[in-house]
Amino acid sequence: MTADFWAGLEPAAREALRKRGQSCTYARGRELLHEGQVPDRVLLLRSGLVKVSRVVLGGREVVLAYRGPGELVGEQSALDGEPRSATVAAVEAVDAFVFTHSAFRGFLREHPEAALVLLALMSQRLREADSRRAEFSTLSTMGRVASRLAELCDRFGDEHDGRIRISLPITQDELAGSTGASIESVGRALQTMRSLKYIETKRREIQVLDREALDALRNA
Ligand SMILES: Nc1ncnc2c1ncn2[C@@H]1O[C@@H]2COP(=O)(O)O[C@H]2[C@H]1O
Repeated sequence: MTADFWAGLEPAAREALRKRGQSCTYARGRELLHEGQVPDRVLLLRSGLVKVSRVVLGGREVVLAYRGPGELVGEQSALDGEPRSATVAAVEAVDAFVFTHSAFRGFLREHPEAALVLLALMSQRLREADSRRAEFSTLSTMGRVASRLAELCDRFGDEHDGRIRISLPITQDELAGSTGASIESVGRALQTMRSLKYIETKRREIQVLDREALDALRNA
């Protein structure tokens, strides 16, 4: 699901926000924000895609989300003043508006309707986190992998000749990191899905051949 802050703003609010920011570009692979760092800015993505992740005990990367055009990153620290909750890195070249905390907070004070948009997005994220927590305690690894692939299809899928190509260069490690399962068990789940002809995989590419089968697995 996208959390498009920009789309939720009225034209006047967009203009007011744009005036407070500076344009910035980030090459693919570059970190925009780093977990634990003392925060100083908020970014509104204009184009490109970023990966939001955390490093957990044992050094493993857990992917929390992907964010794209119209979405904010760094807003949590601007709201609560705490260090960065996650690392945000460019999966592809990114164009963004960058705001200081005081500029962003000043904007929210002057545009309460924008603050409501942000609250709605934070509420949506809480719902997603709750769903994932429930999923982690009820679904098998196969169900969780199917659920994540179905989400990726909905957000990044390009449909062609009855198959859906997920246009996101995701590795098996990253997929495992977003399901809370080990790389080995995610590898086994993918192998089973391949042999059932639900999916086809290449290096950093997944194609879904049977989208309905994924839904059946996630609801099993
Ligand atoms: N679960 C999540 N889903 C989407 N974005 C997130 C999630 N957790 C953290 N982020 C983003 O990653 C940013 C890291 O810096 P902040 O904590 O300032 O703000 C955070 C959010 O913008």
